[in-house]
Amino acid sequence: MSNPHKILYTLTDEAPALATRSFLPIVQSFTQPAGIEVETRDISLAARILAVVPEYLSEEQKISDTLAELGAIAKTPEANIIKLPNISASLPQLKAAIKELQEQGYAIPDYPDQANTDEERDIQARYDKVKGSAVNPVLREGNSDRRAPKAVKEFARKHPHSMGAWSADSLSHVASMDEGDFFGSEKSTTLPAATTVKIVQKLADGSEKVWKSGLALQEGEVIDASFMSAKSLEAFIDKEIADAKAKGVLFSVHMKATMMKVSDPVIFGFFVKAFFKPVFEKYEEIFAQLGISPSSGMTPILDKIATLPEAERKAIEADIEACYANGPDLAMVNSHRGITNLHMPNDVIIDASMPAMIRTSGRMWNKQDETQDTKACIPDRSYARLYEETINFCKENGAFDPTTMGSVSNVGLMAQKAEEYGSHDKTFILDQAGTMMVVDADGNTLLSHEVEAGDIWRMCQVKDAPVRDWVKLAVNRARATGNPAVFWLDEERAHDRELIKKVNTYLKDHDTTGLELPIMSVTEATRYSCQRTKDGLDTISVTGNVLRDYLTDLFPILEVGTSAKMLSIVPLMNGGGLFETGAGGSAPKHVEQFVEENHLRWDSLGEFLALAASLEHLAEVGSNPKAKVIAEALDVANTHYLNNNKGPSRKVNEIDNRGSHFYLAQYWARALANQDKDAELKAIFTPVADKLEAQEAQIIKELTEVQGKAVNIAGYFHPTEKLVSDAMRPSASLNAIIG
Ligand SMILES: NC(=O)C1=CN([C@@H]2O[C@H](COP(=O)(O)OP(=O)(O)OC[C@H]3O[C@@H](n4cnc5c(N)ncnc54)[C@H](OP(=O)(O)O)[C@@H]3O)[C@@H](O)[C@H]2O)C=CC1
Ligand SMILES: O=C(O)CCC(=O)C(=O)O
Ligand SMILES: [Mg+2]
Repeated sequence: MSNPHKILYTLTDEAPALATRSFLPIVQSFTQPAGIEVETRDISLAARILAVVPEYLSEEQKISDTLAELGAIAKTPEANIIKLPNISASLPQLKAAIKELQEQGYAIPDYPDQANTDEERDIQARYDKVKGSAVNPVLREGNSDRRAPKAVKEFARKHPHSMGAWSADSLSHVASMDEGDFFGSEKSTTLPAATTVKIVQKLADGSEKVWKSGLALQEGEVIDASFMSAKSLEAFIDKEIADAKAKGVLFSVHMKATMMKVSDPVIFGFFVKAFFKPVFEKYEEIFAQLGISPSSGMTPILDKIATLPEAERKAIEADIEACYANGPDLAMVNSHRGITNLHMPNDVIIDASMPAMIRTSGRMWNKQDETQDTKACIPDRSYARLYEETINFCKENGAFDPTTMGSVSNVGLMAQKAEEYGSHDKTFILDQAGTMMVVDADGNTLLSHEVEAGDIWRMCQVKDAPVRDWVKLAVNRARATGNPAVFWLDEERAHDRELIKKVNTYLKDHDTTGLELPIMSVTEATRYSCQRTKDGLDTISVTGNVLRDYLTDLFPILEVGTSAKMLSIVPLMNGGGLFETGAGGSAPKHVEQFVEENHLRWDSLGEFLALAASLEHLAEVGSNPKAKVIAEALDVANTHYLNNNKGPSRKVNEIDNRGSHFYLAQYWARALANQDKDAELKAIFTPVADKLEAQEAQIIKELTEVQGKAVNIAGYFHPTEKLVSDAMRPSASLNAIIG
């Protein structure tokens, strides 16, 4: 791709993908007069699955690996990519998507639970590449700048979302381990020169097991290794289960099993196994025969049990019921359907689940469909303290007030698979005790740990160039806003100590006079940011990759009700731009509602903001003045959209996502008609604006009268294009104007 007037627009999954079918035709028609090409790239879970098993497909079914192509483009200066949220599939989701494709006539293989042959191992490895967070790390060739735009903040002040009250006697709390976690075992070093390392384990018999070799590292790269002790984790979970029962609070666990696709499903599995311990002990043999693993949660376990003869099935189910009766009450994901916190690892994703809990007075839902104080287990101390301290702050100060609170924006170290989020290929579930070592090309041991069977060991990396770029971005944001930019780095953590050295060095490359750039631990930084936010002041958080993820849901959800309204820019390190749409996910609940009642409550504001930023970037890089005018008009339209409160309603028979796109188009056209910088655009868009205004009542009628009944799109992961497109564009009047 060398056309600087091209935008690559990703097609993803679930609610955002539905919304795209309605919004993209508007985008294409509004940008075309500026010579901008908007091309789509399908990176949906279904497309990514099909791309890895081409030999099972007919010629017509074959598709290319668009994600790899986009990843390569992200490294070029011309890159201008709009990235919508996509499914980061847990194993049960991956299997469900494979099943759906098979039912649609794609003769692809099942995911092999137990890979015994070379062929099965090959298929498993290919599918595993699609599993978990497989898209974002490929495209994120830059660090991230996420913030709530001023208009969004003002909207929230005028139309505050609900906030549950907090009281000092709330029993809700975060529980994490005292020892034996990643935090406790972390070791880190900065490489003085480039080298190639291997990861080996010295075993009791003196032999060496090679876990990975040939890993090339750069000069200045920070590497760290740590492990989670299986014994310590088990002891921790048992203690917390008993404590939740004694205190009468709901028991919950919050992990990132999607993003941390190797470690976190296993940790989640420890919880499932501990809660249902008698069942796993009693039926060990049957479960082994059924290929049951606790890591995918109770839903797939129950599905497998359902295949047993009735008497056997009933006996197991009764024992499961006994575990529920004897244990503490579990936090529910869906109390109507009996779905608990332990059913699916992708149902409780920490970055979204903890803010939702904090916003709901620190409570989660119990089986009576009421909210109740909750114990939130977050085993590793590294990041649990963010939530612990926020909860402490709310207990002391009451809930935040969206009408007066300030804002916490984020500059996140993310480029080139930074830190934990790039560790999957270096995370190992150890089958034997021994000494895990990272050994360089000269045979020097850089990092080592004594481990036991069952422990989870991992190595993380962060390269020097991304760290430099991150420090620069932080200084730029501090300068642009005048706000303090806090580096969330903890002297107590080995990795952070290495980063602190780098930060202190690279800050000297910049003029920092008059800027406030403190370095604080997670607890201190949380307290400092909460206090300033409460006082109505704005603060920049400058964080590593995990805290970037967590903070850009936490504060947006408290401040503006959702992270969907965030501006989320990734200035790519080679000069291109990646524009993410909001900071949150793909809202599976919204698809359920859409299919049941043809109402899509997804708010595309994040996409509108991303598009404006993308057009501005394009205007600058491609010296395209028309694009600049179109971008400025979109900014105006976005402000009108917020001021006039035209976001989708949550309720059927009211304006939904499609109606919100109509209003955006109307305001965008009017802004182009009103401007005087470009006469040609004015001439083109004046009649468009006139028609969109004149036909408003008719269009809204056409968009709402289809609602209230089920809609068939023939697939969840891979719906039929024509059906989705028709369902998302039901207004003939609007289509005629846009067309
Ligand atoms: N960038 C990416 O690609 C990301 C992808 N994901 C993926 O998304 C999926 C779901 O993740 P989950 O953690 O459950 O979080 P989601 O953000 O998808 O859902 C949480 C809730 O947030 C609200 N919400 C989110 N976005 C919008 C929006 N645009 N408009 C209105 N409401 C919105 C909805 O709540 P309500 O309707 O109650 O208001 C929604 O149910 C997973 O597969 C995950 O891997 C997650 C994060 C980022
Ligand atoms: O890639 C993912 O799975 C989630 C990404 C995410 O949550 C984020 O970037 O905030
Ligand atoms: Mg996130």
